Amino acid sequence: MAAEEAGAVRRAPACLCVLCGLPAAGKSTLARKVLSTAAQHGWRAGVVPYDDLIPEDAFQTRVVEDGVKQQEMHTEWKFHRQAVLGGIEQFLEKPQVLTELPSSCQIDRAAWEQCIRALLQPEALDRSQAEREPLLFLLDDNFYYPSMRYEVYQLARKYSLGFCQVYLECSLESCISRNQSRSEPIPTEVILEMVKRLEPPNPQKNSWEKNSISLNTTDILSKCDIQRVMELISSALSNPLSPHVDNTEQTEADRLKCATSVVHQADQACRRLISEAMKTARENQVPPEHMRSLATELNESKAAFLLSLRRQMLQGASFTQEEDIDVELVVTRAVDVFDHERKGILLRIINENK
Ligand SMILES: Nc1ncnc2c1ncn2[C@@H]1O[C@H](COP(=O)(O)OP(=O)(O)OP(=O)(O)O)[C@@H](O)[C@H]1O
Repeated sequence: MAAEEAGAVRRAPACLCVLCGLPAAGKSTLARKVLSTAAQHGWRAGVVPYDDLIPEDAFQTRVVEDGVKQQEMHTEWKFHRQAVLGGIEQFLEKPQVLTELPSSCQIDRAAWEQCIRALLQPEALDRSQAEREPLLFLLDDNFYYPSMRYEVYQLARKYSLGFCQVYLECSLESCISRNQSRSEPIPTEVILEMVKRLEPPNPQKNSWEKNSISLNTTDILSKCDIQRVMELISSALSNPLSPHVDNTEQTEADRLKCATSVVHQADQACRRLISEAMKTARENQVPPEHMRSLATELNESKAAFLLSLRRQMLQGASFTQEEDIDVELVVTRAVDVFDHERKGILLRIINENK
């Protein structure tokens, strides 16, 4: 009571639980099972379904000649992810104005209201009792990069919430075949592309990912699987994060920030090189169908190069601050490798058309 008088109103314990895995790995299926078990515990629980909340075109990845469209979509997607977290933040701050998302935000309102309605427990007879029950958000998305998950972790830390992650490990063949039996399957290439990018939770490398478990979802989920998830969430609810940042975590965050910056700058440089290559090919009268395959090859080569650069940056770096390394020099050296490959592809296509 004294604490409440001092303004520090005690909140009910809350937890952000990230469900991460390939498309059709079974995240929504698991979320539904966890929801019904959470309801039996009397918890307020809701699924945050990114696929329903974010407009479909933000998910599309198309290979186009200069790659610019792809970049725009990637940025837009990031913006939407942040808007979803902004909605959760708003709910934590002021649950009573939950439906008033910022007017600039394109999050699907109906899907958002549905997700939040579950958390309000309108059917509860005793409102004040219901508000003291634990609050659980199940975040249902692919979360293939640690940086995507880290955004959620930061939100949990800011509000001293529990944080945990469930990685749904499912064989690629099962994901593809389950996806194909859905009424609206996504293109198989999207799944194959995601396999290349996926970096599952790695508590050895990222200490902030320590509250993570893997579930094998190639097989049917068992009661024991659900129990493991419930234990993970219970433990996260009882051990909320502290807003304080320790040194190890700061180092990891710096490394992630630096890797993101290097990869971003390398991406820009590669785009310029690809545009130049396309111009040279046009000047050499390469026919349109070969121009298209040139664009595809160059974009694929760029994607593989950036992926490997990102991995190298995250693994090898021994620096602690972005300023400790010469980002420009790292980018220039790295892009030389791509440039070499680009020239090879360009020359081959020009020679084939002579
Ligand atoms: N453990 C499982 N064993 C067998 N089939 C499963 C399992 N989990 C899910 N499925 C089936 O696979 C299909 C995809 O499941 P679900 O929608 O839960 O995947 P998802 O990971 O949420 O996909 P997305 O990321 O594309 O939304 C559904 O038809 C579902 O019934």
